[in-house]
Amino acid sequence: MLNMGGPSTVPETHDFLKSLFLDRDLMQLPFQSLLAPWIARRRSPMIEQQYEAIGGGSPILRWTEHQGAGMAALLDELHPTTAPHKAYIAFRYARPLTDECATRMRADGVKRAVAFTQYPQYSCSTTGSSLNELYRKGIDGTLSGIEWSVIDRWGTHPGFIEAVAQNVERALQKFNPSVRSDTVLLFSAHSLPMSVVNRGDPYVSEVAGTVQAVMQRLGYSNPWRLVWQSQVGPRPWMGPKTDAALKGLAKLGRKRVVLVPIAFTSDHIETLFELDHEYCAEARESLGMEVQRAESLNDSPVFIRALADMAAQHLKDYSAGKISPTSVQMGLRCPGCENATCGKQKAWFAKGGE
Ligand SMILES: C=CC1=C(C)c2cc3[nH]c(cc4nc(cc5[nH]c(cc1n2)c(C)c5CCC(=O)O)C(CCC(=O)O)=C4C)c(C)c3C=C
Ligand SMILES: [Fe+2]
Ligand SMILES: [Fe+2]
Repeated sequence: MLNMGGPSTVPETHDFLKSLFLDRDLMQLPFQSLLAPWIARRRSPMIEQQYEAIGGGSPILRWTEHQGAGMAALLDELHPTTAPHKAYIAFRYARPLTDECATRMRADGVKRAVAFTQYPQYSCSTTGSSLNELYRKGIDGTLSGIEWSVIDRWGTHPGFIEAVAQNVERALQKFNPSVRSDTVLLFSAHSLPMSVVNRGDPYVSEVAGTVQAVMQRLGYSNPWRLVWQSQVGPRPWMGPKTDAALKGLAKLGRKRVVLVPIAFTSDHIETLFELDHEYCAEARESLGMEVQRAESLNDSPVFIRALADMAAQHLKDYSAGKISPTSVQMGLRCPGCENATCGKQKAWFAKGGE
């Protein structure tokens, strides 16, 4: 299970930020090996406060362990020919990192594995970065001797869409029935620098695909928009910004909103701090809005079942020789991609990791 991870405790925040700013698949900085530790040191106090405010750390490890254990148990029933199944976690910037994951897989003598991204929509900055790291560990011998295949994106999987739609419906239930259908659904995703969008990164259009699928499942019951949050630094990012959209809607007299996190499968500072502590609080207190946030997927049994269904279908099709180790779409690099590792990584996984 590939994801970025987060600091489980506040003191781990600095190392998390340092790994993130050092990741050249995520961002390219001048003199990165010097600048990244400097930015991490400067940024740590503010981000530490945010993790403090959400209960002393990121819950992503706890939720991913829960989701993984649930998925593996279901998978033994759904696809017994490849049982027993076990979920391993490889985070990109926090423990357990890929090295630790490799140690556990080696100790268990794993010979066959599925690199299952936990980002629903593909971005070179997220899933791409995790796959590049796995590729590096594959070729340097840390993770050798394993036959790999990849589940690289699943932003319109019906089970995932159903799980999100149910959480939206639960949030809508909190509004008075007389105003419910006028309530605006504001789908909010982590933004992407325009330089990444413009090199052809598929994330923005895949997030839009998820939103369309959720709206279709809801029968287009409410007006909606897709907005973008968590921009960092001075360069242009994909918009409109979530907080600006809330202010704009308030000005237009649309004061009832459900905020729906759509690009991450568990809670993190961006839902618990940015959406709840900052935007919802300001919208309620300063803008006079009635705002609810749809729950993150966290322990949703519908979502855990969806993960198991995706993995079972993948293993079934792979065993039957119907699919290759990687999807057709994963084979295409961004038209503007200048990262040579992306090309090598795709070729390596396309041959099952050899
Ligand atoms: C799936 C969504 C995400 C995309 C796409 C993404 C791209 C991206 N992010 C940065 C810079 C930062 N992101 C940071 C934190 C962070 N990012 C995501 C998700 C995506 N990022 C999440 C869920 C989190 C928070 C983790 C948590 O536990 O809460 C940070 C660190 C926080 C901060 O300093 O503000 C940075 C920096 C870039 C540059 C980028 C695309 C190129
Ligand atoms: Fe990010
Ligand atoms: Fe790329």
